Amino acid sequence: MSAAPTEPDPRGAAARPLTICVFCGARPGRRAADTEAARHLGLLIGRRGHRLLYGGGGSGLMGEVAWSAQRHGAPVTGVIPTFLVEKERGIAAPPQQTVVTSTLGERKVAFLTQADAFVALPGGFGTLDEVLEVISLNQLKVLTKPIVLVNTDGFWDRFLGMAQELTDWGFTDPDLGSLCSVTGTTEDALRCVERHANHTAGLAAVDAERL
Ligand SMILES: C/C(=C\CNc1ncnc2c1ncn2[C@@H]1O[C@H](COP(=O)(O)O)[C@@H](O)[C@H]1O)CO
Repeated sequence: MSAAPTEPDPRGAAARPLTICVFCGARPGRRAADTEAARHLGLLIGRRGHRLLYGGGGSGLMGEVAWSAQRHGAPVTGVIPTFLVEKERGIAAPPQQTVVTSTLGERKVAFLTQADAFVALPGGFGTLDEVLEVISLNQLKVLTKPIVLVNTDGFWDRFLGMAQELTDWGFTDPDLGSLCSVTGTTEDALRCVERHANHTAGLAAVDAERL
């Protein structure tokens, strides 16, 4: 993830609007801090002039991020497979550009190709799957895009412990930090992706033929 630096924006913001793909629970979870983080992430995406790319639904933390981003002025693009449209019926999602895909695989390809960066909040297996997809593709260099885990209430600590175990067992290199970043707050997560975008202008990439 190292690249020639470009002139940083004096406000610390990205020099251009970014498409930020957010992964998080389709359920709300039990902790108020997660809902807060989801709303605040949406607010920052909107206020800082970025676009939200996400799973297209109105449920859970996903819905919180999307409603908040939309209310704070972000263009919102939801990518949702046909079979989940049925599940989401009756759960209001914010006004958005909706892309309906035939399969989950097609949805992932849309996320991977359209996003400039990924931010993950707490979630379930779907969230873990999406996070691992990005990390493992970054490892293979099929993808060179930043992913930031927002460690609300230490949610990702056990995941990071598992990553350390993989290294200890000799199955991964010890530098998870080059594949993924971890922050304590949504502000730091946004700063992290914006800094990365400024320093790697035009270099974030995906080898779409290898997905
Ligand atoms: C929970 C309900 C419907 C599920 N609807 C979904 N709509 C859109 N996208 C979804 C849905 N469920 C999962 N996803 C994707 O996976 C991630 C969240 O999964 P998790 O297991 O909750 O972590 C999310 O980022 C989506 O991309 C209403 O009954």
